Amino acid sequence: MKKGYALLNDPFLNKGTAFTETEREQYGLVGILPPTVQSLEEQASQVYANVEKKPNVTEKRHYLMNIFSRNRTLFFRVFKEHIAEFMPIVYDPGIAESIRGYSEFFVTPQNAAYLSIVHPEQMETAIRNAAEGRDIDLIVVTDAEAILGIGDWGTNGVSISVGKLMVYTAAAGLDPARVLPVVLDAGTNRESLLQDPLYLGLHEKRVTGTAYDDFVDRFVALVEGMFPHLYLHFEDFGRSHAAKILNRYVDRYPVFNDDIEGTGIISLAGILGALRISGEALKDQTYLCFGAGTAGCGIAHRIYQEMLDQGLTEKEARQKFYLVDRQGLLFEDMDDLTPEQKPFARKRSEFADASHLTTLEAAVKVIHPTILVGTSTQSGAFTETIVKEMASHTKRPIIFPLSNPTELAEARASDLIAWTEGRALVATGIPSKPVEYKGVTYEIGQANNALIYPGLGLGVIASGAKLLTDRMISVAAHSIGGIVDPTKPGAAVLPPVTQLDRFSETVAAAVAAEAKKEGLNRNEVNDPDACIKAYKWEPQYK
Ligand SMILES: NC(=O)c1ccc[n+]([C@@H]2O[C@H](COP(=O)([O-])OP(=O)(O)OC[C@H]3O[C@@H](n4cnc5c(N)ncnc54)[C@H](O)[C@@H]3O)[C@@H](O)[C@H]2O)c1
Ligand SMILES: O=C(O)C[C@H](O)C(=O)O
Ligand SMILES: [Mn+2]
Repeated sequence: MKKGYALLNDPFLNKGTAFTETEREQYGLVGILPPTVQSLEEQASQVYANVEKKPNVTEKRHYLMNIFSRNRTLFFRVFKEHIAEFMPIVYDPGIAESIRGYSEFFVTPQNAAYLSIVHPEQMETAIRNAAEGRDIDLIVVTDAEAILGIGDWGTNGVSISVGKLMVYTAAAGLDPARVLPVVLDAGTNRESLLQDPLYLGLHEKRVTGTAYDDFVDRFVALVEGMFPHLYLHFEDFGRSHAAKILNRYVDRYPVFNDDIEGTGIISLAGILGALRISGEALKDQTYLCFGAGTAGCGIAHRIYQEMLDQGLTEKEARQKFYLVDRQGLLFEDMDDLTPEQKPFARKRSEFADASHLTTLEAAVKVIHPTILVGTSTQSGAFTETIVKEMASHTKRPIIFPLSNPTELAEARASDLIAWTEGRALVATGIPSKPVEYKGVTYEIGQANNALIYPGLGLGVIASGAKLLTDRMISVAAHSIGGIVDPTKPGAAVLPPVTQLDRFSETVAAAVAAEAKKEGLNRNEVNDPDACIKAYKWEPQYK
């Protein structure tokens, strides 16, 4: 048992001023804390009041991360209570700025593991040091090549691993002492970091090819060996690695790629919610993906699977999809398509003049999409002209500008509602305020994978699922339907973040039940709800 300053400096055990007089005597704390003993409730309301006084997101985040680094229980007590208010501060979009300034403002490593491609022999030691004897159920790992839409940030990207894990705990009650944030430092191609003497990562260009694959392989084999029930979450890998890595391990271990699968699930859930409002069927939709990278293709794949589940043949389903990327509409004769784009690429012969379909605007004019999803990192790409053109061919256009952070979104919710006179069914990647338009209040759902990965992870971990299967992913997407009342004018297509805590349990129970159905559970799942509730960690002092 730790004592004295070692105890105060352990964020998983520290209670600060809440150590009782008996505990202070027992653990060598007499005289090294101010004399008044506070309750967790008193500490939490003090923290909240202080956050409210801070003038901007940067200072709020800085203050909260300080609490996080000192005392996890207190941090999560406050975060959980104010989840909708704090998400944009500690997570996206607030996290983007702190990733850019990570090296410059570095104070503490926040219990993360930093793994370097030039020292593979240190990998095991690094993980052991970071875990400090704790059993780990969940790792979020990034190589930071494609952080949100802001690109390659090398070691600075460790904050996304820390941030995603914070949401797991606040939303789904994953025990913060049983998680480990990891960054794989394989170099960076961002010239400004390479030139920056303050940059704390490897000052080398990214390593690729076999050396990179071996580095990832070594990492996965190592952590799977060290933590036998581990659920491994991959975050913000680059377009050329994300799907490849997922495919390499998906049939062997319970692994998850958030940008592909998490975004796929939440977008499907949003589209199902939108169709519940419009009363239309998925099989009648025409889907246009703008920005066919990791997330864009992940979403298209999920919607495609749903169409198959609803009875369309592969050929029928494929006919519903169009992908637009940098080249314009993607055609099968292009030699630079990714493996994920290929199944959805079209034939030029389908169009009278395919050669001019090189922009989103030209594609929308010819294709008449009913669903438009943006994962392009192109700020403002859904222009008034494009949106009005789309809306002139469909009653309830479904439009999801999903790029993060705020400044990269393809459109603002308020513009989409106004340009379509309230007809658009909108969800955004970042939180959006409700939109007032002609006497109706339009609630805007947040199609961010943070609304789904915590519940999904809780379901996998609590059931001890050996794998994360396509069916488990599908039930997760379906489980959050029915929370929103589609008959209410201006209803959102997704449930609000204020209820994240509650619907994460719903998602988790559905996933655990499916794991059992497939015979993949290693823990008992007799009653899925009870199994989930029993697993959850609550922010209380022990
Ligand atoms: N809301 C969410 O939950 C969520 C989840 C994942 C990703 N995202 C966002 O989606 C965006 C993309 O992320 P990603 O991981 O898929 O990145 P990515 O690099 O894999 O994909 C981006 C794609 O956009 C394409 N693109 C770039 N410029 C373009 C242009 N001018 N016209 C058309 N296409 C263009 C790229 O070629 C690439 O294929 C980011 O902003 C990210 O924040 C949101
Ligand atoms: O992190 C987010 O906000 C969502 C997503 O994973 C992203 O990469 O943008
Ligand atoms: Mn991401």
